Amino acid sequence: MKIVSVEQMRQMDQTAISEFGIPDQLLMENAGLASYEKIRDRFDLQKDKFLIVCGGGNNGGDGLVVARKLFSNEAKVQVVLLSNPSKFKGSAHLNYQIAQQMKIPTQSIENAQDFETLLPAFDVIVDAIFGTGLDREVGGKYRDIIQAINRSGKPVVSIDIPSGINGNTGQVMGIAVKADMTITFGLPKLGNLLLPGFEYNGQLFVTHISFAPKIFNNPEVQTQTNDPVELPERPTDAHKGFCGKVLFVAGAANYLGAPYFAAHAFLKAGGGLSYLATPRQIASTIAMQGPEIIFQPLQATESGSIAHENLDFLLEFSEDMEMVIVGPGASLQAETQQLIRDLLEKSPKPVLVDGDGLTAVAKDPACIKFRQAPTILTPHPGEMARLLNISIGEVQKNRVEVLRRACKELNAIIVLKGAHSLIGHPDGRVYMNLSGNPGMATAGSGDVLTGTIAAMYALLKDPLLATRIGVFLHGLAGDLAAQKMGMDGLLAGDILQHLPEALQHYRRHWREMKNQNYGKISLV
Ligand SMILES: NC(=O)C1=CN([C@@H]2O[C@H](COP(=O)(O)OP(=O)(O)OC[C@H]3O[C@@H](n4cnc5c(N)ncnc54)[C@H](OP(=O)(O)O)[C@@H]3O)[C@@H](O)[C@H]2O)[C@@H](O)CC1
Ligand SMILES: Nc1ncnc2c1ncn2[C@@H]1O[C@H](COP(=O)(O)OP(=O)(O)O)[C@@H](O)[C@H]1O
Ligand SMILES: [K+]
Repeated sequence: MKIVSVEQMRQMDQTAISEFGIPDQLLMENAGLASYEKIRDRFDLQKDKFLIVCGGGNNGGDGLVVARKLFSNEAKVQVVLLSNPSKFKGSAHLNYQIAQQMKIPTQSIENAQDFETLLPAFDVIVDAIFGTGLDREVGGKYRDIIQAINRSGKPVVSIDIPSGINGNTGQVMGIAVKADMTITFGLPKLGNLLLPGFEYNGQLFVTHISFAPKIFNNPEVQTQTNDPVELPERPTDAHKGFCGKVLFVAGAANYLGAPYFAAHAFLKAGGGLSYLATPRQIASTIAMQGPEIIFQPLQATESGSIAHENLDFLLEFSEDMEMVIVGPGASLQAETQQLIRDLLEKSPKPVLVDGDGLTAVAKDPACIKFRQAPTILTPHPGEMARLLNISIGEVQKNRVEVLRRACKELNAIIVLKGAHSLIGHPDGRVYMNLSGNPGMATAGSGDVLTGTIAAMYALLKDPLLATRIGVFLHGLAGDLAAQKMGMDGLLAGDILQHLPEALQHYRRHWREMKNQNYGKISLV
């Protein structure tokens, strides 16, 4: 499913109006009707009392439609207006006039105390304060009222987006309504799906408000959910060479976990031959954990990291490989960092760079910018900040645009990791992954991801698709593991062990997971 910015949503609205002649009023009516239907399905219209909290824009207008539908079905409703009704324009104004003529109980609220006095008499709150028009921090009485809503403990239905969440970034603009259910219109906004905004929705529903598919499938919208696709079968006569040969250049004296997790995850995700080039001194120790891995012992520096003199050997050895994965646990030793840069610059093979490899790239990004073969980078927000020389706060505040910029500047497919990981391509496409859980924030989890992406590359031979499906499967393995053992104390090894089950589950259920947006967005 496509995911839109606030500006793109407005553009779509305009297209619906100008190209298809759907009047503005009809869009608002559709929005209100879909919201009403979800409310009717969830609550008891005979018993529950509904408080509709309206701001002065079109989000408030949608709230007035919901109020009218409830009122006309003889539910007990009260509208509260947080801004002067003279502010309503267009369809919102029309719906205000109708509400007045129908004598729907309506009250203007001047301060938060009056609001708090009203609250106890109601069972359900409908939040139509701000939608996509929120353009500044929430303060004054709005802040106090949102706080009162959140403290009330009553079920809250948010219209379009929880009030206080920025529609483009998912950031909380000072304070935001914590909803139990959100009905969003047209398509999900970035702010509905990016964290922390996503958490504020409660259950998220989308209604296309009668947009033509041409509008909501618009190819110019380049951000979308990371939907699973069908994987090719393993042929009956498959041999291990067929399932891919990749080389991991990873590990140092003190970093034995990262190379193991990465190289082993490749095998657990269905890869054929996993070669691990690692300092001689640690190879046998890692081999005890993962005897299926094939070792290429390397010369080491004094501190036990990979020495620069291995460069020619690595280039030669990788000639026969489908992909070279560089960096997990390779250390920040200066000589090793230079080896990584030289290897990346000179290797004509597809490469995946993670961990300490990303630090090497950050120091001199020219080593990847002009590569002809595909480059995949898998930074967490800290590593992304280092790659672009900005702060982590700047990365997290605007993950989608930061990722787009990085992909273009670095000429790479990039996974910006973290909850709802993003996968970006230099052509501007961005995919948002919906699998995974916070239990996966654990050491080594990212190394398991690199091996999984490499395995998908061996299977799919398409770097973007492999990265997307690798990220999805890694999250799915984490979810399957968490279903069994909970999220606390989930280890990278548990994610690794669940990769085969994740693949089996994926092959059986990819279509449902796609159609149901991994259970995170329901279409109404
Ligand atoms: N397909 C669609 O897109 C459709 C969209 N529709 C609906 O339209 C909504 C967008 O409507 P919108 O543009 O009128 O803006 P909206 O969210 O009501 O907010 C503007 C109001 O908030 C105020 N305000 C803002 N920030 C503030 C702050 N911090 N503190 C205080 N006040 C603040 C601002 O005040 P002002 O800046 O004028 O002082 C103004 O009064 C969208 O979310 C969806 O629900 C549907 O009807 C059908 C089709
Ligand atoms: N809250 C979360 N929800 C979903 N996935 C997460 C969350 N936190 C971390 N992850 C995933 O776990 C992995 C952690 O990788 P990384 O930060 O590189 O850890 P490490 O370096 O310890 O291996 C990434 O794939 C990331 O997307
Ligand atoms: K809202």
